[in-house]
Amino acid sequence: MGRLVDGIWKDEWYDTGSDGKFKRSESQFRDWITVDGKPAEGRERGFKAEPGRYHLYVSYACPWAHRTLVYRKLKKLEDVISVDVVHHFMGENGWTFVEEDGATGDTLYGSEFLHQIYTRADPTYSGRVTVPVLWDKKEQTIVSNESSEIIRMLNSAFDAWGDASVDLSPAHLRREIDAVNDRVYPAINNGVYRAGFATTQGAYEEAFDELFDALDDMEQRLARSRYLVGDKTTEADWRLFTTLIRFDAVYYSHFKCNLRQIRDYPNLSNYLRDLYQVPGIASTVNMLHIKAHYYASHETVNPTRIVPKGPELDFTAPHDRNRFRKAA
Ligand SMILES: N[C@@H](CCC(=O)N[C@@H](CS)C(=O)NCC(=O)O)C(=O)O
Repeated sequence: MGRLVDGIWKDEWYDTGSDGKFKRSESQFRDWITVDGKPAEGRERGFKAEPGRYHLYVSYACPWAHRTLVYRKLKKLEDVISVDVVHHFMGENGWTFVEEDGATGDTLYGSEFLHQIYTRADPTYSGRVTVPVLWDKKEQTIVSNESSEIIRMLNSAFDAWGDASVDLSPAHLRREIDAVNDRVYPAINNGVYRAGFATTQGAYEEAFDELFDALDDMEQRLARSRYLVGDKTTEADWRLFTTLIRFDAVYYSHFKCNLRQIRDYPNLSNYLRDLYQVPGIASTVNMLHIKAHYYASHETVNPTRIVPKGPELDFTAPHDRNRFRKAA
């Protein structure tokens, strides 16, 4: 675990500061792929959507990278955007391209470490080296390392080649999707990290309380409708999904989010199975990478690096979400 400083790799753990709170850094590559290739508003560099031009570097372990795999699958972009998967262990060199357990290596450049992809884009980059990375093979640079923006690009920019009938953030629902995301991101998606990486009791408890308040809200929301917004899955669902699927196996114990497991919530647990059973989604979930990554990589949280064997989870079991009226 570390970061780049002026293009040089430094091995260091997150600094939580005197308040013990984990603060996620802002992603730095924030360009957009657009249909016409014109830069997005306020940006200088433009990137045109083209089949075969772009590449994703992801980890199966990472909930943010997982969003991009879900979109690539649902939008049928597998032949349009290629993918490499990093190794699940993130140690002193950060993410690596060791080829094991289904990690692909760097098929573009044969790099050893993900930080070499960042310095290939910017030799003087300073900051964290995170997944996902959306890479432009033509300009040999990073378009974006911000998953929330990458998924919005995948939702619409490649519709000439992907499945244009799938729209996961329709304009008429955008405001409500954003409102749900604004609740889910700080309290749940990032909330589990805020609990798990806290270094004071107070910071941990604050994150813990906010997390379970927000899960209670989602549980109630899902008592009224099959999905979080509207009558089809949307971005709001898939952003919650990648945290829920990791919760009982990892966040409950490793990050001490142990008031309840997802399987204790009738609506959330059925909803989670419903989403998991959407065709193609199961292939984006890799529990080996998820468990091995968190328990083995976060030495300050789990110094023995022992990966627990349990729990038994069966996301293929039947769910009751068909009780809501189907979308027309
Ligand atoms: N805001 C980023 C966050 C990505 C992120 O933090 N990824 C984690 C893995 S789950 C990572 O690569 N961390 C490495 C590090 O912080 O050094 C996004 O959503 O794309």
